[in-house]
Amino acid sequence: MSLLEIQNLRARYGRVEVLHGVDLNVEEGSIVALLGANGAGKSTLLRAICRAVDTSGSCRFDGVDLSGRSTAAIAHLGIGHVPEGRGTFADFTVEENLRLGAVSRTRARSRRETDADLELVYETFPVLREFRRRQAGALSGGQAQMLAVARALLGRPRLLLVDEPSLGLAPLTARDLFDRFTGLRDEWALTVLLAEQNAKLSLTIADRAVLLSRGRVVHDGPSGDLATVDAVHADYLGASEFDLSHADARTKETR
Ligand SMILES: Nc1ncnc2c1ncn2[C@@H]1O[C@H](COP(=O)(O)OP(=O)(O)OP(=O)(O)O)[C@@H](O)[C@H]1O
Repeated sequence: MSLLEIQNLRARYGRVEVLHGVDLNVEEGSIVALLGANGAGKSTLLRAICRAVDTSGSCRFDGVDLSGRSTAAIAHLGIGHVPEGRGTFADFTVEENLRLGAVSRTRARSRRETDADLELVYETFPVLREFRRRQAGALSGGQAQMLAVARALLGRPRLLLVDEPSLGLAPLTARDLFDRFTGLRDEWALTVLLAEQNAKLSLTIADRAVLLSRGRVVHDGPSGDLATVDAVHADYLGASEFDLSHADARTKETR
């Protein structure tokens, strides 16, 4: 049984359906990259899993049906969501933001356990310890993204949904952040579903890649497959986001 099992998932904003029957399984302990161009439906899929958008279809987490559950209840089941734009509180300090993350933890923990998790987070992201009394709004883009991920970790999720973590980050900062995900997966016993436009970066850490286009899954397989897959995927992703030099060459030959 997969940790997350999605079947025929549909999502809409008002009358407009933007996910048209998505099927997706996420195995426990894996990092899955959810790729696609602007507007493909990546953020909506993460919101649909959390029931933060009008949704139909089947979504099971560790065998538990998520339909009819509130977003807060889903967080308590062990699904952490790091939304695009980060969702931290700019006027609160770094440590206040982190402690707020513990509110959604999967089971009640003592203050001592929260303090131990906080210590673990500070070991993973030393810069957050350094700036723990600084307002979150004063952090740099990379530091703010680390805070958003760290805050979700305080909820002790089993599944972490991360939306576009590279957005607005300098290439080296994004690389540094992505390099941490593998360690996080192992140290925090996490499963990660990572929605990203930056396919190249995502594929360096993902076990599997799922490609969305206009609300539909158009590819699902080991991440290594996408390095050699048909040139059409470069079109789905946008050439600048996905440097498929071989595929590009093939496309040019056939034009
Ligand atoms: N709050 C909203 N109200 C109405 N339509 C929305 C809303 N959010 C997203 N959409 C539409 O839903 C579709 C999917 O958007 P979504 O944000 O899920 O795509 P995405 O793949 O995450 O794109 P991006 O990488 O640009 O964030 C788009 O057509 C978008 O315009």
